[in-house]
Amino acid sequence: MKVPVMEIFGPTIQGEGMVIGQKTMFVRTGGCDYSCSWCDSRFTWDGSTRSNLMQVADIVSELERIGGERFSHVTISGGNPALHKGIDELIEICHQKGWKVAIETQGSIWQEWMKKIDDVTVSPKPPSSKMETNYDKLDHYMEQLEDRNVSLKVVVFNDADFDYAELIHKRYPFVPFYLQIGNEEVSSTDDASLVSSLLKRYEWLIEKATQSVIMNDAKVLPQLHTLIWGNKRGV
Ligand SMILES: C[S@@+](CC[C@H](N)C(=O)[O-])C[C@H]1O[C@@H](n2cnc3c(N)ncnc32)[C@H](O)[C@@H]1O
Ligand SMILES: Nc1nc2[nH]cc(C(=O)O)c2c(=O)[nH]1
Ligand code: SF4
Ligand SMILES: [Mg+2]
Repeated sequence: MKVPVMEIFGPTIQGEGMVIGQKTMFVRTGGCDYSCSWCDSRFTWDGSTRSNLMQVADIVSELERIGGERFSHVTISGGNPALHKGIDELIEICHQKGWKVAIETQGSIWQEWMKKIDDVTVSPKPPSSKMETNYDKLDHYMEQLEDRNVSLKVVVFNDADFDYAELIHKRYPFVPFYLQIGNEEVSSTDDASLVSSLLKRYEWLIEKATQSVIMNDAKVLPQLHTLIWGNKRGV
């Protein structure tokens, strides 16, 4: 089957969430059913960049061509990778090769192949994104992925987002929960000023989490790759 691909890159480190620091390759698919106001990957859905409709076998060849034998973990992100049926075959081949597979999705579209993923990150969107959470769909996700290696990650830009994050964590109390700082300057090329404002926001979010009883078992993270490479694409 074919999958629309925006970019394949790595090895790099996973900069976010449940396996932060993990050495991994990335496959970024095209298209999204959301359009978050602050999306740092707009080029996957805003029409500015064309995707490459690739056979799964060719995606795997490309991973091996650029990664050689220097990886054993593949992260599928987007856009929303859950739009694409062909991911099922990609997971199968990755597993045959002995690679683990992670996914980043917002939890709006269910696919049965989601159950085969080794690390699932579901990232529902807070009010600042201007997107509306469909709780029926999110409940279905969490029910289906019960007993699997799943986590929730909410990006926080302001107090209303933090309240939303508390609501999500309370709704699914047994799912490992991650708070992530929001990057407000996704087109900045001034790395020094970007990093300094991101670190200030990180301190702010840590302070919010330490004051919240609901967040007693939450993990508070920055986007590590942004601290290292700024807004550079393909890292
Ligand atoms: C680009 S999205 C792709 C996967 C999927 N569409 C999703 O949103 O989960 C990957 C991750 O980046 C996060 N993200 C996007 N823009 C961001 C920003 N400006 N600051 C911080 N995190 C951001 C998303 O919330 C998501 O967790
Ligand atoms: N290093 C690195 N880590 C990431 N974690 C999530 C990413 C994404 O865009 O989905 C991402 C990314 O683009 N790069
Ligand atoms: S759901 Fe993810 S890829 Fe889609 S617009 Fe939001 S952050 Fe961007
Ligand atoms: Mg990203």
